[in-house]
Amino acid sequence: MTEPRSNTPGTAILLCNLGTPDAPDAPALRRYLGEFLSDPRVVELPAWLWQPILRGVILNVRPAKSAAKYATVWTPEGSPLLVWTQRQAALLQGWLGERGVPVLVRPAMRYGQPAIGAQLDALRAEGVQRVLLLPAYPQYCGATTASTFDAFAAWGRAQRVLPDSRFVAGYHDDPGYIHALAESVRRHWQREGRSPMLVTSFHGMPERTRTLGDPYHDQCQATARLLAQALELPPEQLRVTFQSRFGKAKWLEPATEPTLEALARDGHTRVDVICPGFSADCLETLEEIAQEGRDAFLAAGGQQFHYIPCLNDEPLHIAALGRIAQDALAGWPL
Ligand SMILES: C=CC1=C(C)c2cc3[nH]c(cc4nc(cc5[nH]c(cc1n2)c(C)c5CCC(=O)O)C(CCC(=O)O)=C4C)c(C)c3C=C
Ligand SMILES: [Fe+2]
Ligand SMILES: [Fe+2]
Repeated sequence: MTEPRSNTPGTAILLCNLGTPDAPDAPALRRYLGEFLSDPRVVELPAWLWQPILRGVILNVRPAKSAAKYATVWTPEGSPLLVWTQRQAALLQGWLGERGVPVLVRPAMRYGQPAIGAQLDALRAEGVQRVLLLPAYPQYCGATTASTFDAFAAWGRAQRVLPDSRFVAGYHDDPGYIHALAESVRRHWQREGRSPMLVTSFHGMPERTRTLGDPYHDQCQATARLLAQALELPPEQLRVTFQSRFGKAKWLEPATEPTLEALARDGHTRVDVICPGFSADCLETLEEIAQEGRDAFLAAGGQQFHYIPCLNDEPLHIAALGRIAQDALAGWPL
């Protein structure tokens, strides 16, 4: 790679998340879902079988429906997932800079903009020689974590000279991450009183991927267990559930919404819900949990539904990511 420009750090962190449409409308959703759902890490079906279903059915029906959902969470600055990721990147760069670690931190999205490849091109043009890829997925999953690596490798295929590179494959049991989650629950309880039921809702995955060896399910369970320990929660006050089912295959269970309804029917008047697998609030948390989940719980007879926001720009979250990055950068000239 080219020599770093004077005053420009030679090391960069790419803080990656899933990606989001450019606008809450059907054409933008069609582009985004077309890219996302064509990733063989996400839908593990042969292209000859899946592409006709995707192009012929899903991309005709889903974009308008999803766009209407996105419209309910869109902010004046844009999609929450992108806005939070941009903010996290800026704060992480500041946190590391204050500790004498001069690195550039840039946000990047696996699907849509700012694309991983485009951000790597920009960093290379700035003279960056070393890149740490930090996917903001605490639990390793082939569909998310490995797919982020695929995007890096695809960019790399077009480069003659690759940067020194490292990759964080997850941090589901990182003490700083667990502490940040536990503190966010404690702060919520200080404001609202302690809840007799905490539901930890993680994004779902096809059950088959677990059988095939993906550690995602077990890492979600481990995160929830560590969080419960940190909060001194007895097992009967915690549920681990999986949300956002997609397609006809069997997904990880128990599913979030039916669990919320069952809790209400069983006489639980209050639930608090947290989504520890999402590092930033997004459609899946703000619409599916905080709106649809709430409606389902109240319609089934529940009385109080509390959504505990993602860690977003919480200082303890930035500190946890900062320490994870520092560990991963160890030994590189800074
Ligand atoms: C946090 C981890 C995630 C895993 C694991 C994951 C797997 C996964 N997702 C789909 C299908 C969809 N997911 C959608 C949105 C979405 N998913 C994640 C995270 C994980 N997905 C996030 C952060 C988001 C929100 C993005 C945003 O813009 O806010 C969507 C799009 C929305 C919709 O149309 O419903 C789909 C579709 C599959 C199939 C899958 C694993 C196989
Ligand atoms: Fe998803
Ligand atoms: Fe969803």
